[in-house]
Amino acid sequence: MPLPAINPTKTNAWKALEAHFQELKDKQMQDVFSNEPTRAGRFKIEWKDFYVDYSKNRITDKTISLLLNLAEEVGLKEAINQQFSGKPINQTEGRAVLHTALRDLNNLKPEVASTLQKMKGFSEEILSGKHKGFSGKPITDVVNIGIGGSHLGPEMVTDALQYYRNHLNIHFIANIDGDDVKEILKKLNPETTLFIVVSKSFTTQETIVNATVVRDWFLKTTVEENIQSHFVAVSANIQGAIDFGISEDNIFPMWDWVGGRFSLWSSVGLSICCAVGYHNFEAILKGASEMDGHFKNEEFDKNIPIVLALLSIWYNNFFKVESEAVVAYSQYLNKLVPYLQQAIMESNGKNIDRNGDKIDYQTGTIVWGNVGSNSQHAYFQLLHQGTKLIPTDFIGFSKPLQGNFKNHNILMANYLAQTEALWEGTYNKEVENPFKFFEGNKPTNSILIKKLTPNSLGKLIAMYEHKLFVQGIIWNIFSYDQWGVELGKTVAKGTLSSIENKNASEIKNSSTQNLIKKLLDS
Ligand SMILES: O=P(O)(O)OC[C@H]1O[C@H](O)[C@H](O)[C@@H](O)[C@@H]1O
Repeated sequence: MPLPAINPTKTNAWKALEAHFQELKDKQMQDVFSNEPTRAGRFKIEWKDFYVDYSKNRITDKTISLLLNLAEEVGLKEAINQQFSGKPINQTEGRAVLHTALRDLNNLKPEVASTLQKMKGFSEEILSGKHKGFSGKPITDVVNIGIGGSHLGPEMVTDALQYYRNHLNIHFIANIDGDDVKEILKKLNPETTLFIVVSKSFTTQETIVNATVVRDWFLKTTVEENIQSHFVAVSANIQGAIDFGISEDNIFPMWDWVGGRFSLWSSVGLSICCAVGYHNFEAILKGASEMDGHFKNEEFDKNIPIVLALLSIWYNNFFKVESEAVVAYSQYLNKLVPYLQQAIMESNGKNIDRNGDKIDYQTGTIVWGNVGSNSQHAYFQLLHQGTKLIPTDFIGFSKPLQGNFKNHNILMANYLAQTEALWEGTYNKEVENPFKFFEGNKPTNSILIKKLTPNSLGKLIAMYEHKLFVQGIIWNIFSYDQWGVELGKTVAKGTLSSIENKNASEIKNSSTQNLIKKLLDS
């Protein structure tokens, strides 16, 4: 059975939301906290080590109940069931979407279980020093060569879990920018470096070229046979990896039912296993799996990813906001936003609905942000006094990892103060001049987590995965394909040929042609 394909704007709930929006759109809502003593208690979800306060939003009980009606009317429950049961809901590619099966630890598919065992065994040998480089020395550095989903997840997680890291140095080669490749190679000793070539398709130009450059660099010091102790691959295209010269034993499989941007839970997480040890990798999986259970089984109104998705729909489609910010008050999470940008924008940046028709409402939020408190000293001016409405997720942790409460108290004081300042503004206060006026009424969600652990990180990532899925279902789009990245790749074949042949006239477009001339001239 295909996914339900209902135009959300034709539902009764949507029409009711439009009317309801007229009541709220110009309303200053600061008074709600004094008028509704139970508000903060009503608009919050407490689940395990997560506390999500969404009371500082431009909503009433009616808003939430209409949004919940919308979720019902578009068939969200059915869609969730279809996803978890492995139906081919990635219809445009004819694939199931089962990244959740990679972390269903009590019920693993045999191929997933055996791959996890292989990752465990391999990472333990690297960490213990049993696996030696060609000159007999243990591995000191691990380099993940991959891009997009084969890069962003592992890099974000290894950074986020810096506190749990071991002695290995982890590096990432993603960009085709040769200067970057060179800078990374400068830091490495071929005798003690392990390269993990990560590509689901094993055809991605950047990854294959970079892996070839790295292999050539490696072979300047040693002979071909030694590739086997220094190069492993992660791919769904086993033959492609073998053709590259990696032996079958050194290939960690993944499957077509794992989308690239949802693949850190698969053998794409091998660099994570090396960085923090397999036991911590399993803890990430377990945390994500707990979030899966919450998402699948909890009532919609107490379901964190669903409520966050509905709030986002409210702002996107009724207030017509264009972007959302995510600000984590933890330096460890400094790579979270780039990771979320791929997950969310590659999934939901679509303008054709599930019936194949052009869409005439907004989809696909633009996600941006950085860590707090740094962000306060950069772009928060625009959040407070700019002309745009930017709903923001504030992520914070109750406990610091290194025991520095003096700093942590200040960090969290800022985390709390900002959502309050954004909401309250200078409402009902005397302001001496117009430049010091703050309109307030700015929506935020506060996601307060006990502590940054592998488990809570797994939950947090899975929370955003499910949120984007819910939004895709409501928007009636296919979230799990990414045809939009293909055109640029095709056009680049032409521009590369023109550059290599030093012949700008191969290109039709005169702007591009002139640019190529200029490039070739200099
Ligand atoms: O893992 P790979 O097959 O090399 O793909 C790497 C990336 O490239 C593609 O262009 C897609 O846009 C991404 O979703 C994917 O993660």
